[in-house]
Amino acid sequence: MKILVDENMPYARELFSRVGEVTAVAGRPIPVSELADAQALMVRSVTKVNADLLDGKDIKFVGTATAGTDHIDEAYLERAGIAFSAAPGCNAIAVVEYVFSSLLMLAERDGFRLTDRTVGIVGVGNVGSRLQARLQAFGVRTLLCDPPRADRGDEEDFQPLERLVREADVLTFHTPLFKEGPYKSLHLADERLISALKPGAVLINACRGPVVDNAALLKCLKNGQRLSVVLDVWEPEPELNVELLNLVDIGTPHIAGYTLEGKARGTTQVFEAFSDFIGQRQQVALDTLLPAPEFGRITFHGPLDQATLKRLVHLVYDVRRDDAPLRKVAGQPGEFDKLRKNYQERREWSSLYIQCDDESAATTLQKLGFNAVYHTAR
Ligand SMILES: NC(=O)C1=CN([C@@H]2O[C@H](COP(=O)(O)OP(=O)(O)OC[C@H]3O[C@@H](n4cnc5c(N)ncnc54)[C@H](O)[C@@H]3O)[C@@H](O)[C@H]2O)C=CC1
Ligand SMILES: O=C(O)C(=O)[C@H](O)COP(=O)(O)O
Repeated sequence: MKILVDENMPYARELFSRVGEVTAVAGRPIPVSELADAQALMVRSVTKVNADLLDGKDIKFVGTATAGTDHIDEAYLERAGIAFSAAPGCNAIAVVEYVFSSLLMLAERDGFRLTDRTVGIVGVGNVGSRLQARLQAFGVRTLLCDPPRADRGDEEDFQPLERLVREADVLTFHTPLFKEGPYKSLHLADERLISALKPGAVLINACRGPVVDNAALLKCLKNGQRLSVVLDVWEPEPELNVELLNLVDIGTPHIAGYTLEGKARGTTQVFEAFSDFIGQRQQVALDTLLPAPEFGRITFHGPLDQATLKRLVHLVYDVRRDDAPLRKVAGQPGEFDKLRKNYQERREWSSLYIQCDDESAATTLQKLGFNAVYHTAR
């Protein structure tokens, strides 16, 4: 069986070759000639999977190593009898750590305490709920908005978006991209919403570019609105608006989810689903795949505060390492995708073992996702 895999899926060759013959291909655009004799296709978010791509082909299974599925025409796959699996939640921790890295950087630069701020989270799924838990662990107030979950009767204190816009100092978007329907999220942040944000607010988009109307955002920023902006995703990609990039505080090439753990989870989740589909069920333990982190063990003395948390977080991942390279190459054809393809290894906070001599610091760091222990040198 021939299995086509996107060349940007770490561990894909290793895993899928256990059950078939693997060919790794570029995802944007996918070489259509390779599809002719393939039975399975594993993609990333850059490949549009629809009737144009698959009609008349022999593909029986499509997997995407991503949380978002807006690049997949799922209705078509169902009509065509093609099995499908995504990787929900695979990179949620990575996105949360991206948001924390950004907030801690802005807080230090602008001299505010996160615990004096309210963070509004729009979309409280795999990313949003983990973000809320970690913010809460650090004592930051959150407001949550998730109409689909509210309508399902989920027990959380969900608020209307208008209340978040009125009260939040930080508004961060973590919804899927829905172009239509009752929960349409296309341009959810439109000119009206953006211009109603509190003066000096922080706007973060790490879900899909078109959830924030980029033209409206540019207009508001050019009009001098006092707003800090963090954009990992753009409208459109990969041809982002360089004028907008020049006005945002942090701009990155759609890499919020790009920890090694997040990408590896994406691959293993679709591999497990595929092996199930072909009746050869296999499970993969992530830690058998991942290498040891570059640095893995430190000691931490005394209590935890925002400044020390920022230093710890940025020891593992500082978002500025992804902002500067994008500014250098933005506007040059192909460079956005090159930054994503040649992404420097990034690990999750859990890869750092921290020995603390303060019990409360250890407890908070554990809740934040670090591998922290309390240890007294008696
Ligand atoms: N920048 C990056 O690298 C990454 C981006 N993403 C994007 O972030 C999105 C969210 O990721 P997850 O939390 O893993 O997805 P998820 O599906 O677990 O959660 C999405 C949540 O948004 C809610 N929602 C849907 N429509 C909404 C609306 N109109 N208003 C408010 N809430 C709404 C849903 O009810 C759900 O609880 C993904 O769909 C994907 O597009 C995900 C991972 C990495
Ligand atoms: O999982 C998602 O959804 C994402 O946005 C991914 O992080 C996108 O990464 P690629 O699939 O484009 O490599």
